[in-house]
Amino acid sequence: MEIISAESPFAFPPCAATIGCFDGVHRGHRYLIEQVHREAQARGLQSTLVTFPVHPRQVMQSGYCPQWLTCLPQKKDLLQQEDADYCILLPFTHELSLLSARQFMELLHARFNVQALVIGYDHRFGHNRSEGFEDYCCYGKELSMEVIHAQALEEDGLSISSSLIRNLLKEGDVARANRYLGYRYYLDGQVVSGYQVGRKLGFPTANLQPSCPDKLVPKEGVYAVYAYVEGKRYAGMLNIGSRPTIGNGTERSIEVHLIGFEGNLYQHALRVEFVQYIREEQKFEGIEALIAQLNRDKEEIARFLK
Ligand SMILES: Cc1cc2nc3c(=O)[nH]c(=O)nc-3n(C[C@H](O)[C@H](O)[C@H](O)COP(=O)(O)O)c2cc1C
Ligand SMILES: Nc1ncnc2c1ncn2[C@@H]1O[C@H](COP(=O)(O)OP(=O)(O)O)[C@@H](O)[C@H]1O
Repeated sequence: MEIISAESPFAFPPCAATIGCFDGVHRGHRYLIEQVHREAQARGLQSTLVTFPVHPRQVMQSGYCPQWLTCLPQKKDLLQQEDADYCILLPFTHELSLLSARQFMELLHARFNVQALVIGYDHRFGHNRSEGFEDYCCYGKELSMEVIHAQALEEDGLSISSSLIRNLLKEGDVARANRYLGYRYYLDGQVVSGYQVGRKLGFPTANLQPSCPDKLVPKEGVYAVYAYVEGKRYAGMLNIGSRPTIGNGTERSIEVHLIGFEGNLYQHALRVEFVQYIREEQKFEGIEALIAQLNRDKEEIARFLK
């Protein structure tokens, strides 16, 4: 797949396209992308995804505090693995937000050579998102653009969606979120120094500073994770919380003990992939009780990790 900025002078070949934010690039998105690719091939067209580098809500609502499943570099990485020919990055501007659905379809037709538009099962676009699929079909006829309704991917009686996955992560249910994502939810970042208490507990922890501040951090608590350092994978025990037993304030930290690792990780790039929620963070009577619990956690966590 080729990722192209909408401002590029590239002459787009005739295509079948879909529009979306694709936050998380979950299995529902991938199912939609497959449909676009199939419809494109059936018509001798290229397949194209039109997405916004900055989420429309961030442009429309000032002060909006996002909690994304993917930031742009991660979204690009995930989209790149899909079977589509082009991904167009279209900056969502105030002017764009004022276009009616018809005007937006005209723009897709004129600028990106969209001959067939595949509409996600619940997708709405255009000023105030006030129109629906029937309206898009009417405008399509006027513009000689075929409009195709895509099927939703359902599981457990629910349509897989970014907001469903966000809610699961906020509840700590990373295992179910992973099932809907089709990969393990992850955080990327750098290892920064902490209070240097971990090593005294026998569990040194790498404190992760996420590289994408707008990315959703799952519910506070203890998790079984995989941690990646310089391409090598380690089983990890991770805590998100304020470490009440040590009493170093209320600031939230994300810290992981890499089982079987010895050495220095400061300033290293680190990825953690969430596998299973284990328990809530607790305030223990003292350090000995915390260490005893960490040893029990290690045993339990090992059951979830190969
Ligand atoms: C798997 C895991 C579980 C933890 N659970 C708790 C907990 O329940 N309560 C708590 O106060 N601290 C908990 N901690 C945090 C330790 O107190 C923490 O590792 C210690 O404060 C070291 O911090 P430092 O890296 O800044 O030195 C946990 C840490 C890990 C790695
Ligand atoms: N198995 C390990 N897991 C995580 N970090 C480790 C491990 N072994 C050594 N380290 C190193 O020790 C540091 C953590 O020690 P710790 O006493 O918790 O200090 P800090 O409070 O600065 O995180 C990590 O940042 C890393 O450089």
